[in-house]
Amino acid sequence: MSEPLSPKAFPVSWDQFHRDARALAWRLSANGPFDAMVCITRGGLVPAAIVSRELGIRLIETVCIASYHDYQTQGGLQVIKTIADSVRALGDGRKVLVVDDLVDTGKTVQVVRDMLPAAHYATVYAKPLGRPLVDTFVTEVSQDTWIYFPWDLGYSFQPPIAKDAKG
Ligand SMILES: O=P(O)(O)OC[C@H]1O[C@H](OP(=O)(O)OP(=O)(O)O)[C@H](O)[C@@H]1O
Ligand code: HPA
Ligand SMILES: [Mg+2]
Repeated sequence: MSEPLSPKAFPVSWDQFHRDARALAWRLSANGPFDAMVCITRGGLVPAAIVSRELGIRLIETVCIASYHDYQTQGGLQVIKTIADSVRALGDGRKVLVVDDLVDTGKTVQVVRDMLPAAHYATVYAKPLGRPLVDTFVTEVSQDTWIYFPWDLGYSFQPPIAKDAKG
């Protein structure tokens, strides 16, 4: 992996992600019930599995969006698959829960908000720029932090924080 561009790293383990996604479900339990969930792939797939299990949501749709084509660099936002008519038929999105792993600049969530303006938007993590675009989240990190998700990580040697310390 190349040198990180963001000065701060926020690595998340599977255990921590499961706990944080459950915490999101607890918060959302006060806002439901929801008739359907829309998951923003790919990052939203994992929290969608956990939240839908906790809240008993069985109708799950995807909206497939890619915007970070290069590591830590946002490119043109591509909507690869839009929301199915069966979910759009539920109206403007009232009683629909939209889930993603995180909101950063907010551009991804904004595209989905334009499709379903009245839905409830939830992410596990949020950065300050994108935070106003989501209704519920669990943990906020600073804008210059990069979140490393467990599905993107492997075990490797970590150099000590102090530059002159020996590993
Ligand atoms: O708030 P934004 O600045 O728009 O960024 C947030 C989006 O970026 C990531 O998706 P990415 O485009 O990397 O695709 P992926 O979910 O397939 O990893 C992440 O999963 C969010 O969907
Ligand atoms: O901090 C981040 N981590 C992982 N994916 C992302 N996509 C936008 N921001 C991030
Ligand atoms: Mg994504």
